[in-house]
Amino acid sequence: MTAPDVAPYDALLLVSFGGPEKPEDVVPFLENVTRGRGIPRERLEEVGEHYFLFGGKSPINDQNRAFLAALREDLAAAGLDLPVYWGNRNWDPYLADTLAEMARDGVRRAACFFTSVYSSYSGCRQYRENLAEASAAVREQGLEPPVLDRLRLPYNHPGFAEANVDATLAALAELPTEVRDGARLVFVTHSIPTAMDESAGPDGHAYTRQHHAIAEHVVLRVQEETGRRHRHDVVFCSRSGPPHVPWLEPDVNDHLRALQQAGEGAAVLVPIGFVSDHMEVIYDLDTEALATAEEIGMPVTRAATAGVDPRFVATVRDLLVERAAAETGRDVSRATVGGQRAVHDRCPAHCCPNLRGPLPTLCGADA
Ligand SMILES: CC1=C(CCC(=O)O)c2cc3nc(cc4[nH]c(cc5[nH]c(cc1n2)c(C)c5CCC(=O)O)c(CCC(=O)O)c4C)C(CCC(=O)O)=C3C
Ligand SMILES: [Fe+2]
Repeated sequence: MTAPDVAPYDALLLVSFGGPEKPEDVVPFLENVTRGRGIPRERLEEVGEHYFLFGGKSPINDQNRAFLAALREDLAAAGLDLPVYWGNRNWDPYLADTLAEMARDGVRRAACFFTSVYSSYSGCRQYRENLAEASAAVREQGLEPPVLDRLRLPYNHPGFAEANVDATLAALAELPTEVRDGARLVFVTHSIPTAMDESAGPDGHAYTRQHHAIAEHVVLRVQEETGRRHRHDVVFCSRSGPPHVPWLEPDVNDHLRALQQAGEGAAVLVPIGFVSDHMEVIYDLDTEALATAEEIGMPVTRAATAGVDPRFVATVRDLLVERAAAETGRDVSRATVGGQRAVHDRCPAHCCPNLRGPLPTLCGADA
């Protein structure tokens, strides 16, 4: 077997959000996340409680460790001997520390995989700003940070899609047989301010458009497997911010109540907006939304997130090979599903703008 050619890259960097590891971490973590973002104190206290309910530890770091281990195995099995690093926006290991380590190891150019798969300021440009800030900090230490490229966002890559299709089929199978065939597929993602969606991607509304496209694709794939065309919706969880600022709706709990009142018999929650079972999934869905379902007497199951599904892990390798080919003028094949084009490699200027005012970024035309 010949290993795929990934020149000009000499490393991969997993870029993620970070989360607290123990109760003492919760408040400083929340301060990191919300610095300068105008989140009301009550909302912060409430979110702090979600973390304390789970022992002050977010699941996200362990999930990233598991993903890293799976990714290293996947690369090794493909004959690729490429170091994989990990850095976060909001918690240890911080991006600046990781980039300094990469610089000391002699890494010159790295491909970055964000654990956020849709276009929006929070999910894309904000990470690009974090990379710029971390690179500047490395330079201040007298080190030369690697050149960084962001791998395209994989919401419509078949590896991510198929993991979600199988998870949806499994969650349907957990419903009582009498209600299974008529069950509603309720796709859930993180709410964002409507202004953030309006300005997402090069043409606006990329966040909602991408979610609708992948949800419809999953519905069609489920139909291919079961012969049933389930009705579906895209709804939101984890609304934050001050009450007068509009965020995307409906909220998943309100939506379940509305479905019940409309006479729907059952639903599957598909957390399509999340790549692993982080706090939004285990609190907002498994704790809160499933309690709502119980209260209204509706059978509801929750589909698994992509997590370490081998097809999602292999997606990273595929995107790395794809981007390496694009950067060196070789033939590029971009696997996509759902009828939308692959997200651009390099973000155009003003893509997913920072509505608070521009900050330095990497990985785009305005870098
Ligand atoms: C689009 C999006 C994603 C998906 C893309 C991605 O993955 O990046 C995401 C992920 C995550 N968000 C997370 C946690 C939090 N997000 C917050 C606040 C906010 N999120 C926003 C958006 C998003 N967030 C926004 C517009 C805000 C308002 C403040 C601001 O404009 O920045 C707050 C503050 C409290 C609150 O207000 O809820 C917390 C604690 C965690 C960690 C979970 C864990 O620990 O398992 C993860 C993976
Ligand atoms: Fe968030």
